[in-house]
Amino acid sequence: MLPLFSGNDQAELFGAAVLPGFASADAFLSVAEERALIARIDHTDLSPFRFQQWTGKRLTHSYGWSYDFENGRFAPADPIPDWLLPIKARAEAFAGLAPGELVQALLIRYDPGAGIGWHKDRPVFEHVVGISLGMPATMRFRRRADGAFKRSNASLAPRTIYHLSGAARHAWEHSIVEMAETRWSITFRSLALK
Ligand SMILES: O=C(O)CCC(=O)C(=O)O
Ligand SMILES: [Fe+2]
Repeated sequence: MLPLFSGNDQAELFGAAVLPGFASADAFLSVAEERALIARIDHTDLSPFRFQQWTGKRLTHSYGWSYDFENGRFAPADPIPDWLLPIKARAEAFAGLAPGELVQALLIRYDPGAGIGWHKDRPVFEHVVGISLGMPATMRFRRRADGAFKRSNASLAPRTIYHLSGAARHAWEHSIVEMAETRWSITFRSLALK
């Protein structure tokens, strides 16, 4: 696993914008693991993301707690399945969290043309640790400052893991640009209140 960037290192390595609280590493999964996880997600009963009258192209399934960043629903959900537990343990280690801290998992399939709009994750959650599968994606970040938006982008190559905490988690909004081919993600979250 190659550490790609974390905090100020990103600017030094790539000359890109810095986002405090964003850390990522590529090659978190092997190609075989990626393929197996995609098959698991595709065999899960995914539901179209819905908001009022609008049905998105994004398909999701929540474990641990149900999560919906737009309608604010927060409720217990089915337990995180066994096949996700080793990945969750590795995600906790990557993020420097204690075993068991990540209590929520969200599977998403973004079919062609699907993305996710500007948002911050629900405040009931604290740490967000995501794994990107399939099509390379750009996670965009923005934060209002002095009447304008400051912006930053992070490239998510397939098999990359990322961690949102601190400012990247609480002060910046994020979104994912619509992609031409399918992308899958697995995001794990800890609870803000223990
Ligand atoms: O697909 C991703 O990597 C991010 C998804 C996301 O931002 C969310 O579900 O809150
Ligand atoms: Fe999010």
